[in-house]
Amino acid sequence: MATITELTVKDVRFPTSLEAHGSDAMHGDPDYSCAYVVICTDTQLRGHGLTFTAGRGTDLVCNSIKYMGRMVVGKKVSDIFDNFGIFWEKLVNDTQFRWLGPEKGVVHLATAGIVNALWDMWAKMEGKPLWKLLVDMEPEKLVSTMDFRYLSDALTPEEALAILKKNQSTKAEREKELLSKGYPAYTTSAGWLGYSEERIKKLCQEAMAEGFTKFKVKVGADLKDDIRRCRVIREQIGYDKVLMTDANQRWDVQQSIDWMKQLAEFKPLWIEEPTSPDDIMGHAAIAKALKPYGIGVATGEMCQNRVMFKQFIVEGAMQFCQIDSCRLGGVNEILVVLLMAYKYRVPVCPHGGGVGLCEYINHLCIFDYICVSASMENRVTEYVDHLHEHFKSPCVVKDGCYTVPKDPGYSAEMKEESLLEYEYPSGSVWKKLFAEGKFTPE
Ligand SMILES: C[C@H](O)[C@@H](O)CC(=O)C(=O)O
Ligand SMILES: [Mg+2]
Repeated sequence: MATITELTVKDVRFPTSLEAHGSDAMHGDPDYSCAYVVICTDTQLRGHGLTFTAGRGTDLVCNSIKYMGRMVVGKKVSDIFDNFGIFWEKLVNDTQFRWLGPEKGVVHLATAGIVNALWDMWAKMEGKPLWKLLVDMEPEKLVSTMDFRYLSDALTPEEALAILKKNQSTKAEREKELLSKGYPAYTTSAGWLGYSEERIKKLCQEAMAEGFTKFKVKVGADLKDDIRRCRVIREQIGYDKVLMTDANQRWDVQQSIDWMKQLAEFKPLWIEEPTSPDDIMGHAAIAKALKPYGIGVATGEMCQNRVMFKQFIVEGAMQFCQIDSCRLGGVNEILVVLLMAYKYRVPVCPHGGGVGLCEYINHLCIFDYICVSASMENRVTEYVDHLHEHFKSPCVVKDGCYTVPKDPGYSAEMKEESLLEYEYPSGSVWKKLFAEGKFTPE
């Protein structure tokens, strides 16, 4: 059986800020980036994974990954996958390194990069796409990959097992359904904050022609401008389509409520991240105040770990649970959040705004539908139309739905030429941008 011989990490950045792709009220100039992890073994088997960042600071995550890599190198692959839950707990609990978190911030982003690469390796080892590896796994084995520490007041392993078992006998039907229809997606690509009116109109038209019926718009910087941009989008898409709004943590609690009352005429389904991602009480208050307007609260892309999700979910502070495949510590932690969300009847609508996130969440929403929720009610997965060309097995959206990935693995393996071009700061694209004076090396 294979032994892990090496873990490498690269700082890979894309200059998306040049065109305001990904811009919002708090992140005006994101350069979609990632710490890209490759785990090698003494056989042909490899695992590829990433964790998303917005540009500056990716080097800090890379360093954290290098440090944590020591806990992986030298291990037998079977020892990890036979006891993945125990291994995960050890990875996040190094007696000294955990002081830098625990289970939050840079170190948890690093955990995600490593853990995502390990799941990719496991799926490749079994010759299956990640979603299928999960779907075919015995419920007991799946539960054994999860860490229930700090959760037993909300979800026990026995309850998790019961949810998974309940869906076993019907999962083949849902798998068949997804293979033919795909999983519903919404697009954020028309609504970035830095886009001109003309661009928004054009992108809305293009997205509708591609079959999208659900759209998200960034808000939060300037109320008058938000009213103008919401109006522009509604004029394009009409009121028979769904609109979501996203403030990326810009407001205080009362400000969120007042602002959203002004945008209520545009009938948004949700306001996403109205305030600090750590403010559970604040989100609950906003949710309560906006309920009469038919506006729910969505959050999760910066929800640090399963313990924070527990509180948001149980306290009614999120009506839409936006798991993030790289903010949580990889698939192990995501699985337990999917189960908690199901138990408390909070629909999961994964976050996709970033490089590689759409590739990842496609697998996760498929698993959620087949094995956990068994329902698509109020569920929709984010899609952003950027940077998919850099992946060997990119996600594909058709008629407004994610199609089901077929290639073995977790879909985040990048093309060699992309790495040569975009590794920061040595890649050929970056050298050119520095020479042209468009960016200054850090
Ligand atoms: C900086 C990112 O683009 C962020 O705006 C993404 C996001 O909030 C979303 O996709 O939702
Ligand atoms: Mg968001």
